[in-house]
Amino acid sequence: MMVLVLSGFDPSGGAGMLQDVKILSALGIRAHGVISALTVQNEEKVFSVSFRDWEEMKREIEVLTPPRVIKVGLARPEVVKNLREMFPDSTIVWNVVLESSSGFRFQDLGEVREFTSYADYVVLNNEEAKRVGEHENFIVTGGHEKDDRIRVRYRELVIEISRVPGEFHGTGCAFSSAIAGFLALNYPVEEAIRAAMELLRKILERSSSVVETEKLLRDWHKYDVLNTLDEILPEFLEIGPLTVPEVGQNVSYALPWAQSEYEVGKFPGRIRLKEGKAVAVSCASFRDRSHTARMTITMMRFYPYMRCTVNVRYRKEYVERARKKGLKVYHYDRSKEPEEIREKEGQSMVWMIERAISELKSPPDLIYNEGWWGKEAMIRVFGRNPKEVLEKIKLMLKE
Ligand SMILES: Cc1ncc(COP(=O)(O)OP(=O)(O)O)c(N)n1
Ligand SMILES: Cc1nc(C(=O)O)sc1CCOP(=O)(O)O
Repeated sequence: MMVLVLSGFDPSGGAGMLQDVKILSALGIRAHGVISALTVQNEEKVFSVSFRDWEEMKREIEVLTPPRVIKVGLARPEVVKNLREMFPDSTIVWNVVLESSSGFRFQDLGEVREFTSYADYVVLNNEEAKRVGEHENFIVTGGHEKDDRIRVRYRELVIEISRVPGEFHGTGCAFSSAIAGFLALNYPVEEAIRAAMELLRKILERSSSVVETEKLLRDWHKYDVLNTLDEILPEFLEIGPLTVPEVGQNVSYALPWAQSEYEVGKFPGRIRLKEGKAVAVSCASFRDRSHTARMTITMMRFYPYMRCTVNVRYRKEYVERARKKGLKVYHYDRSKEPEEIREKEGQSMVWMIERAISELKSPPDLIYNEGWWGKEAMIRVFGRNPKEVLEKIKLMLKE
């Protein structure tokens, strides 16, 4: 699936081509991109614009696959007419950008008015629509009104959704690319508008002053973490009778940017032994705090790629085999734990990891301790991901 995009280059990534590509990627659509203008701007202000020459752009377009859907952003208005002559049957969505949200004047009103009929859909805000003069192919957004509803209208259709508070650089650009994307997915235009509004809401809920589509894209990792844990669970259950300790076992696998226990996937309720069989109380989830999650985010403070921790019951022979097979083992002496650490809930795990790293000067494969005042002896195994940790555990189990 592809959409041809002709839009300006906004080095801040909030609008223009960089934003168009992110939006279309969020829909799994490849963008063929031809830059139509270069700008000097940042998230707050536009300083200058220089439009590219059509003949140059045409040479780039001619060698590409003819597009079914075209999105036009910041470009000389006659570009829309030129595209119509090149692709009479393509659907053209034109995001008119008269002025930037910071007030920089991009395009001449009269020129825009002359070329709107060459596009199938023209996306612009209320103020722009009034100045250009209404046309039946206009998709008019609610502009920068202060009320708490966003209103989009197209012919007789009016769709209203609650507004995400704030002004976001790149909203119009992102919205029009989303419409183009849904049209490429064969949505009728009314449904494409509705879906684009919902997608923008989801993105703006994750954004601050710029449309941060990258935050929506990175959320794919949440699916990947939970899917990875659920997929590998049967292998941990299979060896569970040899590895699950009294307190239960957990497999914690963190998101790449995790700094909180709630950004670490785990099995709430843990893996437990029931009549000699290992069972998981629940599916993988980000909810709940967790010892293994806390160990993981502590380890990631020093080695961000070490995203997985599993606790295993202590057996002397497990530790000996680990050492013999070349794993890096750290013995945690709980008796050396300072009183103030012992007294603070959840701090032991942190202190233990910090000690291990400061002594080993590299990530440990295992940290273990024998039993201590009501604390079960324990082995913790660390790695990049659950598969790697499972392999280390299997090394310990094997004679
Ligand atoms: C290259 C480029 N294209 C479009 C814009 C307009 O962005 P913005 O000013 O944030 O307006 P909306 O996209 O929110 O309508 C730009 N600044 N640069
Ligand atoms: C209770 C407990 N202590 C551990 C230690 O390593 O000392 S591991 C553990 C059980 C697993 O913990 P969770 O489900 O909270 O991650």
